Amino acid sequence: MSASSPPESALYEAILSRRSYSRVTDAAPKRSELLHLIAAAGRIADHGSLSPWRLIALRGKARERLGSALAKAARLNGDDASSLAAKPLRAPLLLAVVASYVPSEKVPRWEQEAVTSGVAHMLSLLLDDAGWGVIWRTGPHTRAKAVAKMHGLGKDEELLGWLYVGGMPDRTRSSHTKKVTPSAFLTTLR
Ligand SMILES: Cc1cc2nc3c(=O)[nH]c(=O)nc-3n(C[C@H](O)[C@H](O)[C@H](O)COP(=O)(O)O)c2cc1C
Repeated sequence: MSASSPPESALYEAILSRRSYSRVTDAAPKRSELLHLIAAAGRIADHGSLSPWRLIALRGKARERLGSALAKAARLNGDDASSLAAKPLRAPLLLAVVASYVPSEKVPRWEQEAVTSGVAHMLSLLLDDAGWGVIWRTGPHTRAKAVAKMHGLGKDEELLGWLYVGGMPDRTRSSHTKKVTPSAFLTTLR
């Protein structure tokens, strides 16, 4: 590849074909596979090398406890509460994405949040490339007290949502991927 020819690397193709999967199957990556992928995702550019992030895996009953915390945060009862509480059960594995801010005069919190977000995007891509279905989900209660408490977050920690991870459903991945018109996103200051 030269500067003038179109890039065709495996990385370029993996990024171009990635997509979110709102429905996934019950299969999920094991801890050992997650650690392997996190070792790569954690290589994100990180101002000051603060590593201001961590991930929390929620499987099985932990997803139910998250559902209860969401319903509590929303102050819902009855069927509405049950329906919200069931949302974390849509995937066998949730990875809570946590910005774990490090005191720094040089690197403000927004930069540390950008690093955490970068890790989540990188990990999503790596999981997709490894054949797992992933979607990053948030919602109005992502930063509610009950939800932070359920995850055991510290006072300098904030959730950026969850990567819902499961088996990739059996269908052509190309059917969904959105096209990007690059020229619409690049201007030049003169
Ligand atoms: C920070 C963030 C939060 C998101 N929250 C949600 C969400 O709450 N619900 C949802 O369905 N998708 C959520 N998404 C996924 C986007 O909807 C999805 O990436 C978008 O529709 C584009 O689809 P694609 O990833 O397949 O290209 C989120 C993505 C990001 C990056």
